[in-house]
Amino acid sequence: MVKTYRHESLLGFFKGMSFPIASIAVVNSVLFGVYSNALLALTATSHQERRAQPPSYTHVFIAGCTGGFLQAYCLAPFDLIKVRLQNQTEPRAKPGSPPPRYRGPMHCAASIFQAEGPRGLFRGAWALTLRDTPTLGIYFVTYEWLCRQFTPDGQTPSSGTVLVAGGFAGITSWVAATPLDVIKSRMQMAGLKQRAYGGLLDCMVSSARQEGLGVFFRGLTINSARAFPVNAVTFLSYEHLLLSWG
Ligand SMILES: CN(C)C(=N)NCCC[C@H](N)C(=O)O
Repeated sequence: MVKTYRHESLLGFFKGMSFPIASIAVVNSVLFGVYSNALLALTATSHQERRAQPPSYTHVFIAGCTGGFLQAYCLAPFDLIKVRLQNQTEPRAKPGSPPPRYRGPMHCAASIFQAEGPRGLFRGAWALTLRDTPTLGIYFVTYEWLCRQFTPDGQTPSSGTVLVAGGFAGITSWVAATPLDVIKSRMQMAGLKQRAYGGLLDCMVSSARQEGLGVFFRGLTINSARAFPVNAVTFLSYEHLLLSWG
């Protein structure tokens, strides 16, 4: 934090923010929409009926994995641009200093498209899919399990329970996702700041060889600290929207 502040001022902390904000509504709609509909198809019960007849954890896991798989493809281009912009750590422009490689998210998207075509925008998408498919299954199972522990049978969980269960679901899923998150980000930067890799496995093996197994847990603390409030609010909004519109 101190280094980022010294090097890039407060603005450094907000780098690459516009694209995640623009994309979060779309990505979360796909995730929660696919999850709800997959659960509906698997259990043939509506959200309200599910309080009296809770779905099995296997069904929750399969529905979560399906949502995770599909959201990964919507997220891939936005996530690539975010990672590229966040890794551009040149200090604030001084007169005479070379211009940054990317001038903003649209310029970043256009440069990748020009250099590599549409496929370039999906660089790292395979690692992102591997990260999100199982971890979103874990996410929804943790949420359901915690809600059921603290809610009497047949009742709707309180807002407090939803906040705590959502927060811990976020932390649990990020703990499981961090190793592949590290690899995904390296694949997205491959050939720029990172060396080019022969593939996902090569990236994993050479990262572990050069930096030790600890490399797979880089960013775990900050990911978890972020995950609690973000996912507490996400689940509270989801439950409230389903109650008022469902
Ligand atoms: C890759 N993982 C662990 C997840 N996508 N987990 C679910 C949380 C999603 C939420 N938008 C967030 O960014 O925390």
